[in-house]
Amino acid sequence: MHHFTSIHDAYNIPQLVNEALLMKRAPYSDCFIGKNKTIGLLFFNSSLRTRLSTQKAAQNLGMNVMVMNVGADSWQLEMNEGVIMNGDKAEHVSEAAAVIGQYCDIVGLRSFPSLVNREDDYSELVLNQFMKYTGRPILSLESATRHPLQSLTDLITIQEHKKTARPKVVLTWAPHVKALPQCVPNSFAEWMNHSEVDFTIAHPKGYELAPEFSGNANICYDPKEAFEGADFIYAKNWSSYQDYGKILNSDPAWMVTMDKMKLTNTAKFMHCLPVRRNVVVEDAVLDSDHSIVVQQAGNRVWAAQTVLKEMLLSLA
Ligand SMILES: CCC[C@H](NC(C)=O)C(=O)O
Ligand SMILES: NC(=O)OP(=O)(O)O
Repeated sequence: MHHFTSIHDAYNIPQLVNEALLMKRAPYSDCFIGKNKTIGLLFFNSSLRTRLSTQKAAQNLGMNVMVMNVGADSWQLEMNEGVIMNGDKAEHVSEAAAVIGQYCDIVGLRSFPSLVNREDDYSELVLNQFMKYTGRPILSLESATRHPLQSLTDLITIQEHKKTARPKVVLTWAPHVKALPQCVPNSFAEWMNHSEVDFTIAHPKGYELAPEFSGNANICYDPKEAFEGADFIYAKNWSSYQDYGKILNSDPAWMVTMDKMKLTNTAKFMHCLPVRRNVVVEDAVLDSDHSIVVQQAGNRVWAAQTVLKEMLLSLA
């Protein structure tokens, strides 16, 4: 495995999930594989789970770890080619990324979408510029359209908690006070569509994901109907793809409540975090036995450690 930026870099998903569960039981069994190797974790945006779990995973493998908040700790970077740099950007990505590639064996990158220019975002401009100029394997820490480490984590967690061979999994849109990326739902849908689950995406009209991500998932436009008989409820807000980056709906009927959870098959509640309590989901659900969001976040370490081990093994 060279890069890890999407499901397409995962050669065998069930094997990856099983390796992660084995890694969870023996976290230090590969503690020398990363010796004298350095990973640089670059954050254009905030992070708690990705920042801490990826550092822990790399350290469990014996790697050296460097972390930088790009633009805050470093210079503002120009991503576009052929630009006269007489504005507020002090450095071009071509030099910055090439220099980072001199210091690191693997580069982790978090760069959220602009939610303004859909073409730039969905062409993964920033991710591709770093791939081009670092000359190193890139580990996505959430890009403009996907969050693959989160989705591998989510699949590991479903595998751990499922009670049937083919559980009913529901990705349900929920309201939010800000316009959020489509990355997590895009990626979750992509991984669910490649897994042994009965998958439904529930959202208001106008929030359809790009077809290449929603695939052949069942689509439901009702805020309650999809909860019937569900085994896993995965809540997430996202802004409109069609009316790009816009908030079209803030109806509290889409918030996850205990009344809705009672319609399920004693479903487990999942969310990638951070979550806005009593906006996305009511306290009663998060504070109940339905919720596995903390265990889910704990699995971020094993997902990252499994992927990093594969990337280290692929280094020339
Ligand atoms: C892991 C989630 C990161 C981000 N969340 C926020 C609040 O920006 C998102 O919705 O993509
Ligand atoms: N789920 C997730 O990626 O969390 P952070 O944004 O805190 O890293």
